[in-house]
Amino acid sequence: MSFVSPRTLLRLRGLEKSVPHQGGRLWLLRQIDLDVGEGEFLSIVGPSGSGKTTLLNILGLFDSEFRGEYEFAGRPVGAMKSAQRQKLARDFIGYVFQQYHLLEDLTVAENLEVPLSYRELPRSERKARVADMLDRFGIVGKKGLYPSQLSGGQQQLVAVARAVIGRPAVILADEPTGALHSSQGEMIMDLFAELNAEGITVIQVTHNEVNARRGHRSIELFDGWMEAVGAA
Ligand SMILES: Nc1ncnc2c1ncn2[C@@H]1O[C@H](COP(=O)(O)OP(=O)(O)OP(=O)(O)O)[C@@H](O)[C@H]1O
Repeated sequence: MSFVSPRTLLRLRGLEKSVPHQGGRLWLLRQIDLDVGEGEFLSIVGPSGSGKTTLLNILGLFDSEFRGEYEFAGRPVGAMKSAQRQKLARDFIGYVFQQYHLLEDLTVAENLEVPLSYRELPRSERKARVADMLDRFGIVGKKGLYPSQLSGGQQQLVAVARAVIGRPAVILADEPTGALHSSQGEMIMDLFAELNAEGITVIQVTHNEVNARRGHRSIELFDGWMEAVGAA
């Protein structure tokens, strides 16, 4: 399905990333030009070690050590101070990892509340949003359980709920179904499609061709170069 967005949410121009290596530089990303539209669902594919996670970490504002231009909603990221970047990430980005990354000593409900603790929301509003998420994701019965008491699929559901509870503009997901059985993976992909249909921009890294095709478009990385762009 092709996609035309009225507005660019993420814009990269000549983005490059290198790290010191054996007295020289090792290039992880080379001259990446990319526009991601508001409401788009983009898949990033490519072989192991091609730079997918490196790119996602830059897009997610975790990594600011790059050259070139990155604009997030029209704001140049390179010029920002670390606190500004963190605030932008907290306000606009939800991140989903392959290995869930839930806090093991917090219950499901407490994990969901973590992103809201950064907001100035009344306690009643926080509780209401957690209750909504538990309901929407069908995990009300799990709210008092700890992550270790859940299946992988259930943990990833909680991780996606945690990523969207702050109502982010964009979800970044790094191999979100990599650790799941196929039916659980499909459920997570259905959820991304549903959230995308509601207007959330989704960017996923995936090795799975079927999952990649759930996006509007795929970009492919090889040794840090963006070699192909195509409709999914
Ligand atoms: N800080 C670093 N120092 C040195 N090399 C690094 C660093 N970070 C990443 N790399 C290397 O950069 C390359 C790209 O890594 P990256 O994790 O982005 O790949 P990937 O495409 O996500 O791979 P995979 O599909 O296996 O997760 C790899 O060869 C990795 O070893």
